[in-house]
Amino acid sequence: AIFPPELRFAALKLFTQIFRCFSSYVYLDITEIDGVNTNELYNAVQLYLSSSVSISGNRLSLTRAVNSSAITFGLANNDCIRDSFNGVTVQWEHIVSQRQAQGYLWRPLPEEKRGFTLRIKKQDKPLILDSYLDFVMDRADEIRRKNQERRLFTNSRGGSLDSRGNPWESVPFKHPSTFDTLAMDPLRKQQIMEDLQDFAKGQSFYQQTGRAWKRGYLLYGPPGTGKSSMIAAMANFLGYDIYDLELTEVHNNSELRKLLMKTTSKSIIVIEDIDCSINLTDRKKKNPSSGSRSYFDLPDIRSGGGGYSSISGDKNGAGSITLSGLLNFTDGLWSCCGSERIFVFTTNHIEKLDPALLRSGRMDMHIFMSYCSFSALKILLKNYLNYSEDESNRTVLDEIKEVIDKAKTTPADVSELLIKNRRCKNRALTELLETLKTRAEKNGRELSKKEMGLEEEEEEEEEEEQEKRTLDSPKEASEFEEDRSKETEEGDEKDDDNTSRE
Ligand SMILES: Nc1ncnc2c1ncn2[C@@H]1O[C@H](COP(=O)(O)OP(=O)(O)OP(=O)(O)O)[C@@H](O)[C@H]1O
Ligand SMILES: [Mg+2]
Repeated sequence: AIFPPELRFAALKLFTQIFRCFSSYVYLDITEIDGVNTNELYNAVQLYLSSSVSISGNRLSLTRAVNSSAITFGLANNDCIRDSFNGVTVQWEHIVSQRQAQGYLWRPLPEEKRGFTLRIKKQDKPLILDSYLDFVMDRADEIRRKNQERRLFTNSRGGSLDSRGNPWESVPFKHPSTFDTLAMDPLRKQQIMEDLQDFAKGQSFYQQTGRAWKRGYLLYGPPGTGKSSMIAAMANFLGYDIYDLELTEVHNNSELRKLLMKTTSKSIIVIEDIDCSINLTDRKKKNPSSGSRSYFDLPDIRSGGGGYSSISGDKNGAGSITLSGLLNFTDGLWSCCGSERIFVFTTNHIEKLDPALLRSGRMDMHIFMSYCSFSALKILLKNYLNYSEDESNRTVLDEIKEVIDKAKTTPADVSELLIKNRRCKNRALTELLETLKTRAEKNGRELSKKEMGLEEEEEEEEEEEQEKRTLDSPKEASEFEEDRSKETEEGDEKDDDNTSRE
């Protein structure tokens, strides 16, 4: 006999209900669409099952989302899978059925009705309801972040909004830097990683202490010591998005606040070269002949009044970001609209920063990125040359160890040299030693000159530049050119910047 599908469906339903009444199990249904709302739990369960359960079902469906970097497994229709949690075994079943004819709805529902049924023993019900489902949600969140490509946001459009009113535009974030590739003191690195981990896990701690769930890092040190690489490593380590805030594109404090409000949680908000950014914005208002160039010399910036409004009636409205606006951004009430955020500022000149920015509690951790040390060099050698310590050229290595601190060479310079010679380990090492020796000697000479009060700096500098051009690879040389042209564009202000960098 042929039953109409509705009848068959109803009979099946009745049957399962009777069956369930007599069993010692409890069944929890999680349907995909509940009323008209999408059920978040359904998606979470799907994701969760996709990764963590030992794949024991005999039929699985595979998916790979657009932009995702991983394939995920899923339960095929009407299939079961087992999972265990704290010693309790549960069973998930994915149920797909045709939806019965629907009346008019303002939003049409999909034809298939999908849902998960969780079968648990009656005595396990409290455990499951209390913690297992939360656990599933958390895991799903984690997986979602891992699979999804992370993004790098920037506000480079000078304050204009896109079609959806978002001031940030984004590209996929693909920087390969990780804490493994980062050359720095291993102990310090460990500290930073632990700090980040504690932060990411610290929701309840922050709640309990009444602090906003955010953390600030200040990275400082000479150019080419890995500050930007560190930020990328942080993002890769935690799986956070990055918001690269271009302060020079922000016109005033309220715009800054709007930008902040449009950032999501689990993100790193970066302001690079903080000493320069504010500087540039305020440039137009300054008397070019005045020797002082630091932004906090402007009286209006430090006025406690909150520093609202454009200070000067600048025609294009530029130049009205103030220090207090920035501090409100990181610290004020607005900074906690959203949670789990990390602020990172970088600078080449920590001594130029306003003490207000440095006081404790504002930037939780000051990280000095220094010149390449011996322990950092070992990391670079391992990564670039696949070098292991027990190889033959101990003596060269020992000599390098002697001079490396005096040579004051950045990891960027060292890695350029290693790349150039990566076909031949021995040549790389000897050349590295030569370079380090010359630099160490030069630094030594300069030091003694300074001590004797001799000042022949100009000549010295020219020599240095010459040397740099010949030493460095073509790529760096061209970057250097670029720098020069930028400087001329930006006027005389950056000039002494440059000399102090040398
Ligand atoms: N500590 C490091 N470990 C590994 N690589 C490094 C390190 N420092 C620099 N490098 C290499 O040098 C390049 C430049 O480094 P990076 O951009 O991170 O320097 P920075 O400190 O941000 O410089 P700036 O102050 O000019 O912005 C990177 O591409 C990286 O390959
Ligand atoms: Mg940088």
